[in-house]
Amino acid sequence: MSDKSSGSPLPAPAPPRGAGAAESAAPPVPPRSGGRTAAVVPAAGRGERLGPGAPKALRDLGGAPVLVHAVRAMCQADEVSLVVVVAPPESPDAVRAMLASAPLPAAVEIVVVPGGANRQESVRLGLAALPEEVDVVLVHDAARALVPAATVDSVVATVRAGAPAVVPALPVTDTVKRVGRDPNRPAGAPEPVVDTVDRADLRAVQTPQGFDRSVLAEAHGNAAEGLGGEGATDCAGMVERLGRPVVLVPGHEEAFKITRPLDLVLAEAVLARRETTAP
Ligand SMILES: Nc1ccn([C@@H]2O[C@H](COP(=O)(O)OP(=O)(O)OP(=O)(O)O)[C@@H](O)[C@H]2O)c(=O)n1
Ligand SMILES: C[C@](O)(CO)[C@H](O)COP(=O)(O)O
Repeated sequence: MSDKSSGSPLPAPAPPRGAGAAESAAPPVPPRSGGRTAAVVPAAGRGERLGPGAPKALRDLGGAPVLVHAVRAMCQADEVSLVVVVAPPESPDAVRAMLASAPLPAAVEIVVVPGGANRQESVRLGLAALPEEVDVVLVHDAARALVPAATVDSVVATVRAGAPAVVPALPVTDTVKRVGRDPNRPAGAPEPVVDTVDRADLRAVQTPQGFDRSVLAEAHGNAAEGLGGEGATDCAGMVERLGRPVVLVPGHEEAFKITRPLDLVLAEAVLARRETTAP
């Protein structure tokens, strides 16, 4: 596979949020070492926005299910030795059988557990399946099936260097407007613009998001008990609610989320490009 070299160059690293004089005076964070790195892959979504059919993770992408591509991307990362796949609740056995017959590296352990009603619950169920020796956890959407291994490696390296929560991200390229939420606006009526957000301050975040295991467990524990982070759309958002720092590393354009039908077309094109550029 050519994943580690495919795609366009990475943009300049995004600075850690909140970095400044006060933070630079803080004591250096000790690196983590010695434990095992695992990836939790939430794959239990229906894929409603993709349209009718099988659950999104089980749809075909270039001759293999979307999920197989995502698991392969995790397996190709240097440090990942365990992948916990969170399958659609009705089909863990079918997913287990599918992955057992897929051409994936035998050196990486793969465990399948049934998922929950939303992404957050599915991730929590995946975390519950991790063995004790895991100290660094990646959470990676099955729907971001084509993330290059180099992006995964850079997230892991930044967690191992001491960051409690690491997120790959890209600058926002569209101009972004904020709209008002007027409950009396008739359905279909044009939306009034409130203001234009300064996109220089915005980043579009991807996965895998990488975490010190204890920090992620605390964040999910809090959310499960209704103590904060319940509505967060990513795990890093839950860690932010704990008041712990979250830092960004460069994401990759091929780590886009397969969400709508056009995204599948793009994913097929990315695979085709990889085949033509593979050494
Ligand atoms: N109950 C859920 C819902 C989502 N996911 C996973 O979370 C990731 C990101 O979700 P998204 O791309 O929004 O997927 P869906 O929820 O399947 O999409 P849709 O909203 O279109 O149904 C996906 O890998 C999806 O399988 C999950 O594991 N469990
Ligand atoms: C986690 C995520 O991939 C970050 O961009 C994204 O939030 C998950 O998708 P969803 O549509 O918000 O469930």
